[in-house]
Amino acid sequence: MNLLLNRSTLLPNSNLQIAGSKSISNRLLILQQQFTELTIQNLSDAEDTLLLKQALTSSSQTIDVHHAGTAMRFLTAFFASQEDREVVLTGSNRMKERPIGVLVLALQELGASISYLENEGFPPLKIVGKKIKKNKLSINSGVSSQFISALLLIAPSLENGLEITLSGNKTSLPYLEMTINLLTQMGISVLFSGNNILVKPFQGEPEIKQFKVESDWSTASYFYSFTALSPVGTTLILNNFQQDSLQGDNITASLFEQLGVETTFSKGTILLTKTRSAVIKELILDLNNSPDLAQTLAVCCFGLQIPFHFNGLQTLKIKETDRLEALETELSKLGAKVIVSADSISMRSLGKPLRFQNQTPEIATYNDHRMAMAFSPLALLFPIKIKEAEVVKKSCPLFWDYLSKIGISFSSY
Ligand SMILES: O=C(O)C1=C[C@@H](OP(=O)(O)O)[C@@H](O)[C@H](O)C1
Ligand SMILES: C=C(OP(=O)(O)O)C(=O)O
Repeated sequence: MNLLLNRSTLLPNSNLQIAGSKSISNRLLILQQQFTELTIQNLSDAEDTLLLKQALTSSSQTIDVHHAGTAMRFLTAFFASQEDREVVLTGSNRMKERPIGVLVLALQELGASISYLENEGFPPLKIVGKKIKKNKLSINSGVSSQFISALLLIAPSLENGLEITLSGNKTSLPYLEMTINLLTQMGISVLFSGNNILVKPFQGEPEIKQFKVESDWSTASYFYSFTALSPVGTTLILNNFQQDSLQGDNITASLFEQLGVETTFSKGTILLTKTRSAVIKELILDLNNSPDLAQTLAVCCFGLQIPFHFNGLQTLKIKETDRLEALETELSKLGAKVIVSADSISMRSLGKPLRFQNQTPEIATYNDHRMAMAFSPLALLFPIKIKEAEVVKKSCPLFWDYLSKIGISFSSY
């Protein structure tokens, strides 16, 4: 499905309820395997979450998680620790290019039985579940925080708990903190200090039996971008967000202040208001803690004609696509001069968005939901075509419905 987004204006008083956080939901689904009495409200409707849920209830010998990276990583640790279970864990062609060796090595250090079926260090994996007794490992924390979260989520079920030593830089740290926070809320003892994490084994009932998942901040970021690209005075309300969030991507609220959007938190809703034109001359950010916001911010800065330099983005190369390369290619189509390195992206020389009034650029999405969602706010400036727009289902299947609700008109072509 390719979509042509017409040049549109946000409807006044738009109000949306975005679904639950994908990251929190995925963690809770794994925890629910240990705490069967746990009920989850406002679970994410992301395809990735659905795939994880299906995998956890499937008795099939082959589990295919398609593009769902978090599911792949969490299930690797989960199945490795399930006695009497043998599975082949596989995914899409892209998944077979996303490294998992660091996690596999750590699990092997604990005595797990995992082997590679195609390329060393990459899915698909053959996993023969075992009772894990060893409890010490060290792991490189610079490749993906998902590896560490995967280990932490099984740690309370291991008879001797787990002692993890992190080596190297820490990437995507708020996701690790989210995992630890959820474990702690369940009543599990976790000590995180410096480079060491200690999780005690846990049996019995969780301290929380009902969990309501807050809505997804990474998805909210696209609506911040819509607001930032609208005239001063535009407002948009998003429901089920708190100031105090488990999601590191709640930094969206303060980052967008620099782009002219103020956030008012009130009783579980956020009011986004475009209060002024962005005043900054250049946006310079280290996004190591919130890599999923890079595309939103890059495209929004392009729309606002603000040069930017974002670093700390080495993980973007191994996500759904090489996101640095994809941004470079697609922003260049719009006339921007973009420079990428192994861990950064900058735009110094600007294309002129308005020159597209007489032509319609077509954005390729590379099987990456965030490419489709990040470029869509440009429809406030000029018509834009989004190829394979169904990719949004990976994290936000209702994204296009949300856009209709806020006044963006589009048709398929
Ligand atoms: O744990 C999680 O839920 C996630 C961690 C991050 O990945 P990395 O740690 O690989 O950067 C993030 O990009 C991803 O969308 C979700
Ligand atoms: C990177 C992402 O997801 P995953 O790694 O779980 O595929 C994402 O949602 O942006």
